[in-house]
Amino acid sequence: MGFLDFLTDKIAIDLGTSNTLITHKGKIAINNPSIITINQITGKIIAVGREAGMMRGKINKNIKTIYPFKNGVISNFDASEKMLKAFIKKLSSINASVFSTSYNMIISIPCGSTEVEMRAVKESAKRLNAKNVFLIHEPIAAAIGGGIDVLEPKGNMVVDIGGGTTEIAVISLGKIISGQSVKIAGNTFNEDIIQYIRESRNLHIGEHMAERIKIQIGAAVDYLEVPPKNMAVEGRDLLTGKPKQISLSYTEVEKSLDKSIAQIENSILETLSEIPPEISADIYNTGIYLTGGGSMLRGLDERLSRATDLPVHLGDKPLKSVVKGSDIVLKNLDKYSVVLVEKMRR
Ligand SMILES: Nc1ncnc2c1ncn2[C@@H]1O[C@H](COP(=O)(O)OP(=O)(O)OP(=O)(O)O)[C@@H](O)[C@H]1O
Repeated sequence: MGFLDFLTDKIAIDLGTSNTLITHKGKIAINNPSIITINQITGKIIAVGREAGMMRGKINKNIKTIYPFKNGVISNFDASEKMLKAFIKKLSSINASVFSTSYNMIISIPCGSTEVEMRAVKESAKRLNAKNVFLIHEPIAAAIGGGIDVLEPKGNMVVDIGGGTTEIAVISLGKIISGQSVKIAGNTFNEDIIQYIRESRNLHIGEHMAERIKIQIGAAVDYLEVPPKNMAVEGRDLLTGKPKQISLSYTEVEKSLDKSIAQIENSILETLSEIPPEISADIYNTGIYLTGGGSMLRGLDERLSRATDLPVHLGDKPLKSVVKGSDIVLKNLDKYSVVLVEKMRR
């Protein structure tokens, strides 16, 4: 980096399956759901982010709601680019300097990203006029954002439960030495809830309702000291076709999520079984750092701690740790160059 680097604008982007966060000048300037609605006939963008999210499940057949990312990676290239462009435009309307100067960009990606997927992310960024584009693996960014010193010669384990993927990584000396990207995360939990309610309560509920249930009364354990009250859940009665309301308890939600959480547990145990003994010794002492929006499920830390016999530390702002860490790396590139996946110059 040149000595005039401090003059260059810096943008960190967390392109998540559920949420897109963008920092500018060290602050989170964009924090929106990763959704875009498009008119299918004209191809015109109708809404992006929060506004598009509010239209979920309530639109007509000419308007399509698109989630550009699936399991952490771009599944609809065109929509993802349109969405990102709209967010950057929003950012430049807040701060005009973004487009008037060249800027450096860092984007976090899941560990399991293939070359093709990484290229797709870079191509999109390239068209947004960035001078340098850097990529970073999400769990490393999350660890840095959570205040963990990833550069020291000591093993640290991070479990980042997002919307589309759960990233499990053991990090030492700035690199992931072992890990997995599992396609079971917050969205799977919503699907589990929908399926359970359909099968055991004969009620068809929408995605939005499932998300509300998870946040309001979701649990990973069947006993909570401070249990949430039963929730009134509305949907369509599968037998009569009429709108109907039921009362749902947190223990039912726990039951519906059990299988998916067990799969996350197994992946963590598998990763732990593959690491060198010296690193195991470190993790015995440091425990697991749990982050990502999915980590906010009640009792999940307790359940994972029980399964692994390790202390589990819940991150402070789990939805923001990845973008916060990416921002720190972009501001201190000399110090953190080892953690970057790849560097691209235009
Ligand atoms: N209080 C809560 N309890 C349980 N889950 C929650 C809570 N708040 C948010 N979530 C879930 O967190 C997920 C989003 O987390 P996050 O923003 O970290 O993921 P993402 O970065 O968009 O996804 P990915 O990393 O998979 O690309 C969603 O599935 C959302 O439902």
